[in-house]
Amino acid sequence: MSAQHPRTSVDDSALGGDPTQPHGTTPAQGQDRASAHIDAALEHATDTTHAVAHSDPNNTHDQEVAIEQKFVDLVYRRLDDLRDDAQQRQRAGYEWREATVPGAQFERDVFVYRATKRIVDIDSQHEGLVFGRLDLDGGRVRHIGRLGVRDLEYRPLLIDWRAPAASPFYQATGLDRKGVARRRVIRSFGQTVQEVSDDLLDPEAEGTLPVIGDGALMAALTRKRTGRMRDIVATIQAEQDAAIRAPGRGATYITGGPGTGKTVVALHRAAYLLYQDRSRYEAAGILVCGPSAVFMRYIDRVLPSLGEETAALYSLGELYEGVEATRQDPPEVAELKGSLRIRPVLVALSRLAPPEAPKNLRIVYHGEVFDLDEHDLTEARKRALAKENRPNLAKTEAGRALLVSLWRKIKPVLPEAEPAVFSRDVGSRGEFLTFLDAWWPTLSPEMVLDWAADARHLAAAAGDNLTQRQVADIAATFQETDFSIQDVPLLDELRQLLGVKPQRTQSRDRVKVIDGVAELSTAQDRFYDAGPRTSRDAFYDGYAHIILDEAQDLTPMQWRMLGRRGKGAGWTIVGDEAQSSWPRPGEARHARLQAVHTRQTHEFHLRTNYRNSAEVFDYAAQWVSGRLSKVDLPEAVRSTGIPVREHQVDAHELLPLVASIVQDMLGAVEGTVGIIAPYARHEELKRVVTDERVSLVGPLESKGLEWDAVVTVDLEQIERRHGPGVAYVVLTRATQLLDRLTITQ
Ligand SMILES: Nc1ncnc2c1ncn2[C@@H]1O[C@H](COP(=O)(O)OP(=O)(O)OP(=O)(O)O)[C@@H](O)[C@H]1O
Repeated sequence: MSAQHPRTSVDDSALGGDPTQPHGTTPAQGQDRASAHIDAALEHATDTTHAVAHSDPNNTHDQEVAIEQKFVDLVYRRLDDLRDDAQQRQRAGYEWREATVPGAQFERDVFVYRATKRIVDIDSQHEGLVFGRLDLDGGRVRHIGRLGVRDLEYRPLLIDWRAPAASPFYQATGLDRKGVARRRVIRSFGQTVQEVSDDLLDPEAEGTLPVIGDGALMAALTRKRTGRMRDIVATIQAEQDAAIRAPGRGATYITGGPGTGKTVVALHRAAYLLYQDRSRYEAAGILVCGPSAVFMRYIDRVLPSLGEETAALYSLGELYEGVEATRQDPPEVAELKGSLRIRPVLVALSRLAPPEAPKNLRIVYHGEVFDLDEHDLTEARKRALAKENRPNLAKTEAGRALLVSLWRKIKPVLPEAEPAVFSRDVGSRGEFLTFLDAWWPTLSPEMVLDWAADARHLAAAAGDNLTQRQVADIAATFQETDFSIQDVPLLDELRQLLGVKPQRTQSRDRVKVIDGVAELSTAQDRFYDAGPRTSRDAFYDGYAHIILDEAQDLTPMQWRMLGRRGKGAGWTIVGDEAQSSWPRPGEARHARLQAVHTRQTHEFHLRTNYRNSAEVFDYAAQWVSGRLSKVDLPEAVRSTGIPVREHQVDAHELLPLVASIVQDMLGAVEGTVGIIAPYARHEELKRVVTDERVSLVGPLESKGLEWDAVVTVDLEQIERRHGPGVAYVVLTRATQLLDRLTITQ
């Protein structure tokens, strides 16, 4: 059947034509015509045996669900045909055996790649495919979904949520209806419609259109949390939609207090940009960067659930290939490593002689012995670096500088010696080359930071830039066996300073043999094996767009690291100053402006807190208002009637109390429970984590995350150690229940 209609019908255009289906004008005919859209589509479906029940203003919820179910069934049948079609094309591609020369192989691969992508798109969007419906003035109906789907006649059956025609679904309000009489959210499980929820925007349509349900947004917000962020495609709010659809070029700033949807909006924006200019954003890439590995795991299903697999997701601790840092340095060291003050220290470190470099060069020439001592070698090193300041690119200069130093000693003793002959003779000697290798080895950023674990070596580089105490504190952190999150920008900076060649592996193409036919690249592998987080390596620096979450915490050194990856990129920068853990915003602002090379800016401010109950957020708001000025306090839209509980506890009774609160919480909420405590208490509190719904995190890792119920332990200590911004983060993680434990001794 599908072979008869090979035209593509999973719609990836921005939908230029009129996507609506007219269905009459008079109120009495209105219901028939609402269904006519479905009937018309059914006529074009491969199976037209289902009759469509007519909508009536007096219809019950179940009758309306049945109407939507018919439409949903129709779309899935159409999708099945399209999938069969794509599968046939994929098979045909693989069987194209005459493709033995590279050009034909490439063509075949593109063919297979496209067919495979179509299948992946269809499969990934199967769940809850149709989620919205608009009844427009004049009786036209539009259905909105995760994909665009066209019928056999190439008419739109389902509109992709990112297409301009879907925009009124998100933007229409009672005051500015944009031609929408009723907005309906359709909630499904698998392919089965479970409920509909209506929003009547045109009061005059009340007599003609049934209005069912209690508001999809509230239902979405009260759903249990699972530890993985979900997409919000069915309930995006107007102010969020505006930010999602902002132009991709320039810098888009999205601000707003806790729980206003900044993260989820940023992720939908990535999906929107990919839809809107797929060739540009897929070719050059989109980077999504967040504060921690825990956070990246929390959000990493959102883009695939929206059908987008190609964005690269990295936490700040992973932006150096081969390193996956999760450890935080103590705040005082983190501040030093994050500040631009560390940069001259890194420059000096990159130029110091390696600790194990030989300190003396001895050469016998024409029977005479000539020595270069430590001072001579230091001078030679300086001269070499004056010519080429990246040591790994300066080895030739280094050899030359040594020969010059030797010549200066030889010339007075052997006046008849010829410089050209001397250079040729000595410069090619094995002993000289062996010395050069030991004195001027190829350096890696990792080696340089390892050497800095020796406070004397670090002090030699630090000069007046750091105090003795600061040198000791920093050197101590380099003695750890792994790198910290704060070390990653230092490694990256050293990569530039040393002249380490960037590795530019864009994707992991492998040659695979399928049925005896070698492929140039493997579409199957790209889509099924390579996860979104591995599609581009950590050094890749040609992104077309960078989305940065929790930007208020970025240190100047981290801004420099990101700036290197997005020289020509558009930016989406998401954050809330009040939640900051970085103590010097002025310096970070300057570094941001240097990193984000654009004058074009778009600004969006989100005002509604969708996460916390009003009780939890009011408590947090009151706490922070006494401590920080100019806090951006959003309005929490949901109330539980359950106030925050405060407990005072002796240190030795902490464990049993936390255990009993967690047990209560597990009974009270369906979803997750979080314990947020200072790192020093983790060893003890680990014993409470016996259920997979419970997790224990430090204050910094809690950034961006949420749980249905949260226990905060020793907020006072968190505030002292990390500042009020981080303590405010901790207080705003709970969707329903919050217990605060203060330790009395
Ligand atoms: N329009 C929406 N529909 C349904 N849920 C939403 C909507 N907007 C936000 N949410 C939910 O609200 C919660 C908070 O969203 P998100 O984490 O993106 O906020 P945030 O502004 O980044 O928070 P924070 O700055 O505190 O980390 C999430 O559970 C998110 O799914």
